[in-house]
Amino acid sequence: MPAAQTVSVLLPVAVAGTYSYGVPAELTVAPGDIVAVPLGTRDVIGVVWDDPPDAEIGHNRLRPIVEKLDAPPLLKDLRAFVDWIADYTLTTRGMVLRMVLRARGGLEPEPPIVGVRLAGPPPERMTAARQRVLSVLEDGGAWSKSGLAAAASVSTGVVAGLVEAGTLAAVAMPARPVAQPPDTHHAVPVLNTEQQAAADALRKAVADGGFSVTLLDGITGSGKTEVYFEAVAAALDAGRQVLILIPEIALTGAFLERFAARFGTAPAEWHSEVAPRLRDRVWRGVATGAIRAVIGARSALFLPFRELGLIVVDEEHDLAYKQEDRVFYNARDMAVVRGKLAGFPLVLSSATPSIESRVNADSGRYRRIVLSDRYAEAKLPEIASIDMRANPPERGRFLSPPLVAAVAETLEQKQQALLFLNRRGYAPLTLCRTCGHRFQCPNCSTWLVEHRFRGALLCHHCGHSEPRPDHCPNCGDTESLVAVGPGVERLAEEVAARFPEARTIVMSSDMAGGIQRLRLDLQAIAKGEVDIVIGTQLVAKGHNFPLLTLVGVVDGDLGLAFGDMRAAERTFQLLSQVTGRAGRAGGASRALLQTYAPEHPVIRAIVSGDREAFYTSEIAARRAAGLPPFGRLVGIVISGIDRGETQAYAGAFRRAEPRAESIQVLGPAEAPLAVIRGRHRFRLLVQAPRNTDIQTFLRDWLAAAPRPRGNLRVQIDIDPQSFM
Ligand SMILES: Nc1ncnc2c1ncn2[C@@H]1O[C@H](COP(=O)(O)OP(=O)(O)OP(=O)(O)O)[C@@H](O)[C@H]1O
Ligand SMILES: [Zn+2]
Repeated sequence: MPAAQTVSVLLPVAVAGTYSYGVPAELTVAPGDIVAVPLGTRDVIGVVWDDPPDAEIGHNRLRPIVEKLDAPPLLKDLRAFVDWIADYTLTTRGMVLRMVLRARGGLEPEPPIVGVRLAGPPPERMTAARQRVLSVLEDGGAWSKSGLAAAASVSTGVVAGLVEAGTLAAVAMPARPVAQPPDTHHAVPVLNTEQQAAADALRKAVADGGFSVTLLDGITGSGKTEVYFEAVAAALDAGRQVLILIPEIALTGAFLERFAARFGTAPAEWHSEVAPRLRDRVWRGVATGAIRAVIGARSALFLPFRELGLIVVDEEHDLAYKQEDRVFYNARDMAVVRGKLAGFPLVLSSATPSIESRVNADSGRYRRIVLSDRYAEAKLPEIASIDMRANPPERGRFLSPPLVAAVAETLEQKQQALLFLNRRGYAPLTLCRTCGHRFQCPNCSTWLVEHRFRGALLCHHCGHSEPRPDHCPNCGDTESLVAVGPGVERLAEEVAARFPEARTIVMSSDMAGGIQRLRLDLQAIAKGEVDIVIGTQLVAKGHNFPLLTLVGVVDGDLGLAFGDMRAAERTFQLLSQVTGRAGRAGGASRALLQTYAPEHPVIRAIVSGDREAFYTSEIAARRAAGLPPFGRLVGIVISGIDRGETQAYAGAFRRAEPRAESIQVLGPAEAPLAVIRGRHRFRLLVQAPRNTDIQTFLRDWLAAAPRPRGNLRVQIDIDPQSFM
């Protein structure tokens, strides 16, 4: 008997290595093929990988591949991407592969849809319902049973009855494509001079081919979307697929419409709210090449594109690109890696680029294209701060007199106002006036946030929920509980009291109704069916609200309170984005920032509009401190159920640190969020020069450290965004 072929297979389980399997004589497999293999007592789906198979295993002990799935193979650049990310983030390759294989149903060809069409004489017994079905079918076409029933306003039983009577026959129908191919000539925009130059440069990057990164740095409302659509068109015309990443799925609705306006059809969508069956179809369509353009959240980066030729990362600075769950990665950075491995260009678009991208542009690693004007007649809003020390709101209220006056004026002029407060719920803290008791999460070291619409106290970290109490559980006093501080719901109460006639809407990610409701609400705002929008960061970014002429930032200092290395950058970005929602359709507009620290450099940069000054000073500060991107940071969180045990392990872990002169390790220290979901947390921070091979250092460390036993966990976060 000829020696059977042996291959290595990567499985979507938390294991770094591959497994070796025998290939049955009747099968031929190559790297990238998706296969079912036995693992223990069950069969699992895996992918034939590039590693050499294990030569040690004798053929008699080798278990054979069960089956090769009828799915397009994962291409070499995607396999290399999986390996790269696992290596960089110190996660197992299996866990990264799991993100690729997330659409189980997409691995199998779609079952054909069974429809019906006219095939025989009319039934002997004719009814009005049957007659309606027959008249729908008069054109001779095939219909799905449910579609036909709906069109004829009958139950599906009526359709089934006609099949039984021989009047209708079942036929296989081709599945409707998930997305039509975009038409790049559908509605070519007329660009202004600056936009045209930018679009030409992007088109050239696509035409030149190969890896490149262009930072499209344009102020809010400058038309970045219109401009990068030209890069999209160029890539599509070159026969390549395109991926556009967006940070916030609340933005998809408006985005799909804009894409459709430019290309005649909406792109395929990929994010957590897409129904599982549709996800399967998108996955497969991307793999076969039937789908040419995808808009998606960060996980779309792991789709098995067949001929990807461009990734656009919209709002590239956004924190939402960082995944902090299982595999810790930043989708913007990993998009660049994917482009590099496969050799295609990227566009990073933002009105407030991340310090990292800006430094890369300044150093020449990235190209930078600047759009310095708003499109057409639109001008940036006038921005001013309101010193809250001089203009305090009334007791128990949060809007200062100047902001209230500005809202009133805006309403009088029949224009729209946005009040921005980045806090969900009613109040961030509830306490008892009698005994001082504060409501804390039983699982986390956080205060419970009151959500009055829902009548509950919620933990924003673990989801713990309890009904809003009517008395203090500590001293038993009734009528003694007070809400401390504002959330958007409380602000809505104040607005309703002050402007009872105004049509007001609260927008935050936790409102009932999910993405559909959000899309409708956003449309209503754009159409002017709302006078005052009260919202969290959900409404701060990316949206086009033509009637909006006033933005009030209720707490301009909120982001600065965190005090971590990115607080200034993040606050600058968020405040620039939210003030940038005003005045997008021309006419005078303004933004008012309530602050207790009007002299703070970030607030000053926003008010003066001097973004260059902000970047210059922030970059200088990072450079001086050796912080990213001039140095490297790694966060390590050690967690466990028992505090003492966790702390002891964290100490032992630290003592195993390998010697490395240039690398500095801080901690372990109790994390600012000391307990989450019942797990005690200790943090270490690794700081190293930029050119350090930090992965090797960490791997050596992990190998030398005692193994975390029981419920202890070591979580490594390369390039951390959060220091909580
Ligand atoms: N060349 C153009 N022709 C017609 N409309 C344009 C053009 N350029 C921009 N616009 C319009 O101007 C508005 C702002 O453009 P866009 O949303 O692309 O800006 P942006 O730079 O992405 O802003 P932000 O960073 O705030 O999201 C949109 O309504 C867009 O349709
Ligand atoms: Zn909690």
